Amino acid sequence: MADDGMLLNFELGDAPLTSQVKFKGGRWRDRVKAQRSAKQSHQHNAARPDDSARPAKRPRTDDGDYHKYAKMPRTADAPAPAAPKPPSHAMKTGQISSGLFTSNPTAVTDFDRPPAEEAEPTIPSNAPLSEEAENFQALGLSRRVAQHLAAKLEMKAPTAIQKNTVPQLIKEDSDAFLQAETGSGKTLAYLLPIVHRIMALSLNEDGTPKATKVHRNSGLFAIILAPTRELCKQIAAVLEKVLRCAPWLVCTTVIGGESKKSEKARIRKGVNILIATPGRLADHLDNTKVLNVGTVRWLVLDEGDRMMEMGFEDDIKTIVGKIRADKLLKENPDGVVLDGVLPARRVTVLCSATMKMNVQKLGEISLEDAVHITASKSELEKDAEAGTEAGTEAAFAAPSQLKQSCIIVPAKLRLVTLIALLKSTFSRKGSVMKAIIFISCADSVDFHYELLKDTKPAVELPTPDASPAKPRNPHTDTTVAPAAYVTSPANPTVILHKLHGSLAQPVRSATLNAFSTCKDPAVLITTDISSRGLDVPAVDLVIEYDPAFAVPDHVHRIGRTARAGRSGRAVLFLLPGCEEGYTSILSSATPIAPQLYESTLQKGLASQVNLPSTAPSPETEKQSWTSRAEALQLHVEQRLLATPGFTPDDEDDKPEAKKGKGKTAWSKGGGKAKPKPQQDNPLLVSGRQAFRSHIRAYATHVREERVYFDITQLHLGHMAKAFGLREPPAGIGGGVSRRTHKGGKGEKDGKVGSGKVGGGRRDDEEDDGVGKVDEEAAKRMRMKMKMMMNAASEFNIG
Ligand SMILES: Nc1ncnc2c1ncn2[C@@H]1O[C@H](COP(=O)(O)OP(=O)(O)OP(=O)(O)O)[C@@H](O)[C@H]1O
Repeated sequence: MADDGMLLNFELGDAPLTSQVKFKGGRWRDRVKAQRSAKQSHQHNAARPDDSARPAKRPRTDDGDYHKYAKMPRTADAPAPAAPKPPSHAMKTGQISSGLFTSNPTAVTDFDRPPAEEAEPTIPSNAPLSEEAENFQALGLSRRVAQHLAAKLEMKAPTAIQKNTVPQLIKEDSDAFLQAETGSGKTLAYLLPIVHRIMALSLNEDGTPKATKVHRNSGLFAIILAPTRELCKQIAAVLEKVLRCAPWLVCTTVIGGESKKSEKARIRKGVNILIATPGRLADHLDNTKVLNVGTVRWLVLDEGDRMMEMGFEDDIKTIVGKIRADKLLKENPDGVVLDGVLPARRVTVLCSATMKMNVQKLGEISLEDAVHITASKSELEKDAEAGTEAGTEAAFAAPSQLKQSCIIVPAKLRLVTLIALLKSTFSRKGSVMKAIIFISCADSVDFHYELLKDTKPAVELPTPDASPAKPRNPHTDTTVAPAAYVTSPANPTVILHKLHGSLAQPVRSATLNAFSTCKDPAVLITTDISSRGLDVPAVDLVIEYDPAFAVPDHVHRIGRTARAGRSGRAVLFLLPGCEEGYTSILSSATPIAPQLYESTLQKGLASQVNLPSTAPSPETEKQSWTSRAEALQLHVEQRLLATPGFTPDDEDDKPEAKKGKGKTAWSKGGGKAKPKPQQDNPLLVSGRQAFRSHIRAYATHVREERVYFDITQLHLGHMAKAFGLREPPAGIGGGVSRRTHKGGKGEKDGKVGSGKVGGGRRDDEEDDGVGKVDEEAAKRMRMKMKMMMNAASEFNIG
C-alpha cells in the first residue's frame, strides 16, 4: 500500500480551545474575575504561532482544571516533547467526545532514567555456547545425532541448559526439573537424551546396527505433555527434524480439536514418542485400547506450571496413575530388552522458565528426588551451599539481551499510542520483521484486528517479487490481512494476524503458520494462548498492550523475542497511577526504561497515517503530532459510528458528521442519503464487546498483583476511548453505566462517563461483579474469564 494512497485526510486545525470555561460557586464578582482571567489566558495561548514549539507547560482544560503531565526528560539529548494542546475539535450536539489530552491522570514515574538503548550492550544469556568449548558429542550424544544436529539443524554447540541436562538424562535415571530462561533450548535439552537412548536400542555405541532393530510398533517409550495444541505441534516439528537421523522411530501428536478417529488410527499404526495435551491423552487412555503404556519410560511435562495452574493436575494425576498402574515391561513384545538401555524406572521431567521447585502440587504428580537443572551451574551450587530447596529463590528472569521498556499512557491515549508505536516500529525497512501484541481477551483481539486491518476489498496477499503467488488458504481468510495505519513508505505492506483460542483449530494452525513464514513485516495480535513456548525466531518486538495477569505470564510473553541469543525488545503499556508500581516486581537484567507516551506519539505520528479504505485527501497544512493524534482518534470513533451501508458521500446525513472547521473524509460529499439499514456497525458492536471483556479481564489479575491493577481505579469513560467508543457501553459495572446514562457525575460536565469502576457503587445489588471485587467475586470472575478467554479451548480438555 503506497503511503500517499491513504492519508489522514482531515485536519482539525491548531486553534486553541474555544469552549467557555464555566465557574461555579463563590461570589459572582469572583466568578466574573476568574472568567475574565481565563479568557485572557486563552487568547494569549491562541496568539502563539506554533504550538508544537512550546515548551512543556500545563495547559488549561475545558473544565477549568490544569492538565498535569508526567515529568519530562531533562537531558539535553532528549528534549521534552511539545505539550499536548487542548482539544480543538467540536463535536456535533448530542455527540460529545472528550479531548485526548485533557483530564489525564499524572504519571509519577521518574522519566529521567537513561533509556535501555543507552545501557551497556549485554551478553546474551540464552545463546548457544562457543563451538570451541562445547559440542554435542562431548555431552554423551552419539556421533550420528551430533552430526545430524550440525549438518541439518545448524546447531554446532549446545546451550547452557542443554549442556547441563543432556549428560544427566543420558547417564542417570532420576526425575529432573529443568528451569531456564525462555528461548534457551529446553525442548532439545530433554528431547535429545530421550532420542539418543531410544536409538541405542537399535545401534551399538560405534553406530553399527544391533541385531534387533526397534520400529514404530516396538512400543511407546516417551510421552510429552504440553498445555496448548500449538506447543504440541511445535515440539512434534522439532522432534521430527531430530528423528530424521533415526527414520525408523515415529512420533505423533494427540491434541484437542482434531479427529479422535484419525488419532486412534495413528496410535494403532505404532508410535514411539507421543506428544499430547493432558485432556486428550486422558481421554485416549480411557478409550483407546491400543494405547499401551507398559513400555513408557519418560513422562515430560513441558510448561508444567502452566498445566498445573490451569487445573490440569487432575488429568495429569490420572495419566500418571494409569501409566503407573501398568506394569513396567523389561522387554518389549518383540523381545527387545529395554532395561539397561532405557531408564530402569519411569522418569518424570518437568520443564519451564517459570516454575518453583517447591510448588506443592508438584509433589502430587510424583517428582521423586528430582535433580534441579538450571542453565548456570553456579545456581545449583548456590542452592547446595545455602542448603535451600532448589529453585525456591530463583527469580524468573528474562534473557539478559532483551531490552524492556514501559510506556505510561493515560487510558484515553492508549489506542493512538499503540498505532504510533507500530507505525514508528515499521518506519524503517528491515529493522523489525515481526511483532506480537498481547491483549487480555479474545474479544479485544478480534476488535483490534478488525480495526487495524485494511478494509479494501480482499486481495491476494502480496508475495515477494520473485516468488510465485502463494495459493490462498481459506483458513486464514478471517485471521490474516494487510494492515492499515501502521504502514510506512519503507514498509508499505505489513501483514496483520490474529490468534486466540476461540478460533477453530485449522484456523489457529494456519494462522500461526502464516505468521511464522510471512516474508513481509508482520504483526500478530493475540491472547496468552501464544505466550507459552511458541518459537518464531524472527520476532523482534513484543508489545504487552494489556499487562499479563501474573508475572510468570509476563516473562513468557516477552520471551517470544530474544530467543537463542538473538536480540529483542519488549514494550509494556501501563496506566498512570497504581499500575506504574508494577515494574518494581518485574525482574530484568537492565532497568525497565520508562518511555514518555508523548515521545512515542511524536515519533509515530511525525508523518501521515495511512487510513483504511477512505479516499485520499492531501493535507493542506502541516499538522502537529497532537493534532494528528486527535484526528486519528476522531477518525476511529467515526469509523465505529458510521452507519453500515452508507458511503462516505452519505456522511452529511449522519448525525455525528463533523462540520464547520476541519474536514473529515466525508464532509465534502453532498450525496443523497440512502435509507438507513437498522443494524449496528459491526465494528461498534465489536468495540463494545471488546471493552466489556477487557474490563472483566482486568478483574482477573492474580491477587498479589491487584494492588497494581486495581479495578476500582479504572476510569471507564477514558478506557472506552481506547476502544474508539465515546462512552462505556451498558452492561459493565452496572453502577457506572447507570451513572453515565442517568446523567450523574459522569455526564454533569458534558463528558464521557468520568466515574470509576466500583467507586461509590460497590454495594450495588445489580452490579455484574466488576464493581465488587471481593475475593470470592474475583475468584469466580477469574474462573469465568479463563473460560471466556479461551482457556477451555486453549487447553483442549477432551
Ligand atoms: N544448541 C542450539 N543452537 C542453536 N539454536 C538452538 C539450540 N538449541 C535450541 N536452539 C533454538 O533456540 C530456540 C528456542 O528453543 P526452545 O523453543 O527449545 O526454547 P525454550 O527454552 O523451550 O523456550 P520457552 O521457555 O520459551 O519455551 C529454537 O529456535 C531452537 O531452534
